[in-house]
Amino acid sequence: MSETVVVIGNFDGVHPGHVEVLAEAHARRPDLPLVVVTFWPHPISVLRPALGPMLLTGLDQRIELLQQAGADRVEVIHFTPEFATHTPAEFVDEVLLPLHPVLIVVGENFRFGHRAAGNVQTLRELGQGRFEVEGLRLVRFGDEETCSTVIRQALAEGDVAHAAKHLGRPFRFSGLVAHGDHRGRELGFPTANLPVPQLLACPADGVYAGWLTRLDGRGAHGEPLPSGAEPEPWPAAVSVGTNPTFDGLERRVESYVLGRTDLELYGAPIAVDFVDRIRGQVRFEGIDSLIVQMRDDVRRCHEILGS
Ligand SMILES: Cc1cc2nc3c(=O)[nH]c(=O)nc-3n(C[C@H](O)[C@H](O)[C@H](O)COP(=O)(O)O)c2cc1C
Ligand SMILES: Nc1ncnc2c1ncn2[C@@H]1O[C@H](COP(=O)(O)OP(=O)(O)O)[C@@H](O)[C@H]1O
Repeated sequence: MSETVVVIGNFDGVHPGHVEVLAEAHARRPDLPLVVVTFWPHPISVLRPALGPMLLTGLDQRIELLQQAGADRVEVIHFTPEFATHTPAEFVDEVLLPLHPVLIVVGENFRFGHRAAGNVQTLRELGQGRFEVEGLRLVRFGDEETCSTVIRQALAEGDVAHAAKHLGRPFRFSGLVAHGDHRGRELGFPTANLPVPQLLACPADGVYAGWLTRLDGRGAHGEPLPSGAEPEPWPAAVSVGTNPTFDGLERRVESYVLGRTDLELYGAPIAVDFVDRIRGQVRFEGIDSLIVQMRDDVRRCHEILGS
């Protein structure tokens, strides 16, 4: 088997710090295939389920983003309580050496092995005579180090603009459009509804400006796009919450594409990119006041999105 350059991490969100690790590995050894070692499910959600983080990306999205960032191969380690008992030396012998790494690049805060006993120095020692190790300084945005936790916190506060700064792109929430209560159309604002899976991060309840993109290569009415055509993002007003005005129970991401009532999106895979927060959810006394507020939300979305 041929030699490789390897990077290791959870890479949740594939933020600029993660991208930097892949870029450095490729820059150091452009001649070698770049292999990403990543873990699924998230180790904390396996070891301490109560503390398990809300993930910024599902596994498919993580792999796709890693490939876009230059990965030639993504090795997904199925993380179990048994796997967690590997000592640092066992991890090196059983997981890393079979990949034939000549260089391993990680962030300087990298920890590995049973009870996170190993760090960059441990890896370097275990690699002596076998592979080189480089620990990179963490990427910063302003006075804050970029890490998945900071981005999760920003989303939990509804501060999607701050999350986007650390992510280097708007936070993206995707899924298949589901049926709702079929009320949107009557209100004059049909919304494409996405369910919120339990383990995926989602911005706090509220109303946001964003962009909706169809991911199935089809247009407004489900017609195939001409081959090679890029899907067009549509400007949208996005409501995250349970529809308190109607005593709803289920939390959803609902997007109204501005100025359109003709879209046919049921069952389609879509992505919602969150740009900025407009306000929190309100329990209105009646439908008329909700509609007045939604008209104003739409006006603000046009302003924010420049659409
Ligand atoms: C821009 C926008 C703002 C919204 N704001 C609120 C709100 O403040 N309170 C609320 O109860 N529902 C709000 N909603 C959600 C509507 O109640 C929901 O879209 C409507 O009931 C239609 O639901 P349906 O898609 O299940 O038919 C908002 C929806 C949009 C698109
Ligand atoms: N501007 C639009 N934005 C979002 N969805 C739209 C739009 N125009 C039409 N639709 C379609 O209408 C459906 C939403 O209608 P709505 O009455 O809100 O029903 P539901 O409660 O099932 O979401 C969407 O799933 C989509 O297929």
